Amino acid sequence: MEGLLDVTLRDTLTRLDGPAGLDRCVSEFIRVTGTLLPPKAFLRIVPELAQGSRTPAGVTVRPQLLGSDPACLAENAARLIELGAEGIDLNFGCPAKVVNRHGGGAMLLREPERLRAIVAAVRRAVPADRPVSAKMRLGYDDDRDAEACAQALADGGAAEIVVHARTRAQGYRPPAWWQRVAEVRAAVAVPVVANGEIWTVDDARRCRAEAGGLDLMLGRGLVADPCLARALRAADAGQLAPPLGWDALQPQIAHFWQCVNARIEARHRAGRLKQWLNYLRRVHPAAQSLYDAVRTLNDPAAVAARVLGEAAQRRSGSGASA
Ligand SMILES: Cc1cc2nc3c(=O)[nH]c(=O)nc-3n(C[C@H](O)[C@H](O)[C@H](O)COP(=O)(O)O)c2cc1C
Repeated sequence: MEGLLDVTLRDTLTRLDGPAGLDRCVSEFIRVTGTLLPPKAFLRIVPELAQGSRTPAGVTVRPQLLGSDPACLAENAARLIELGAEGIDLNFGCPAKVVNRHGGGAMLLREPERLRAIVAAVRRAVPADRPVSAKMRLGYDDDRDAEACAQALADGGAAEIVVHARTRAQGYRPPAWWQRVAEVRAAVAVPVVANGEIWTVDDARRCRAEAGGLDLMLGRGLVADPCLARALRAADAGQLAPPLGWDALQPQIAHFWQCVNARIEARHRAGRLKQWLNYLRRVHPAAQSLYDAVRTLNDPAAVAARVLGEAAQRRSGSGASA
């Protein structure tokens, strides 16, 4: 997720359960506009390419390309494969104005024929044993052509289609229209993964019932509740995963802060932590006080003192558990 779930948070979130928790991550989009990107541009966004395309905990990371020119996307996909990508994901869901103005992301849902051409070109450029997958929304202004878009992606050679169950016009506003995913699923022969508004085990249960399939992609829900995948796995096995309290999350937060310090420019570090805490406080009331404590801080050293202080306090058992 561009600007949110990057290498630092991928590393942190996948550390909880490794491949037993999450099957795969998709990178934030890599925008391609008319040039063949140098290896360092790919490695900056997906450093995992240099480590067998896996996070340190062993979860596969598939790079995602965004663009509108079939030949250029194909050329960049081929380079990603040379760099070690295990597959290629294509973004047809981004709602950002700057992206859509240049004909990329969700804008392409207005042109199913181009969707087909893009996937086909990328499919041809990538060895047969490396999957090409696609992510779409239900449409641009409305969801009339959702099935036609999915069919175009499947005809082009997509091995799997993730459907974010909203149109571009619906942005990120609840609800997500999971039952439309079932209709899209019925229109294609390839696996379809449901995505959108899965924040809890109960959401996942309802999504699966409405979307008519088991496979789910988690977005903001996993950022807010790093334990969500574990809880889903447990529920699938008929068990109840004990919720991970705020104290137990402290090593993850400390690890995230360490990754942020290693990879992110000093002036953006505090913002990255605040951004994650802003999600965590939806699920963990105790995250609110740490969020409040760092909200006005921008100096990484001052933030570090609060984060590490919180972890130490929790370790010594003097903080209230959430
Ligand atoms: C900040 C942000 C950045 C995102 N970046 C991407 C992206 O780079 N590629 C992508 O396919 N989807 C991206 N998305 C969409 C999410 O992957 C997901 O489809 C959407 O948030 C709905 O799922 P959720 O309700 O589980 O979050 C982004 C969403 C957000 C909120």
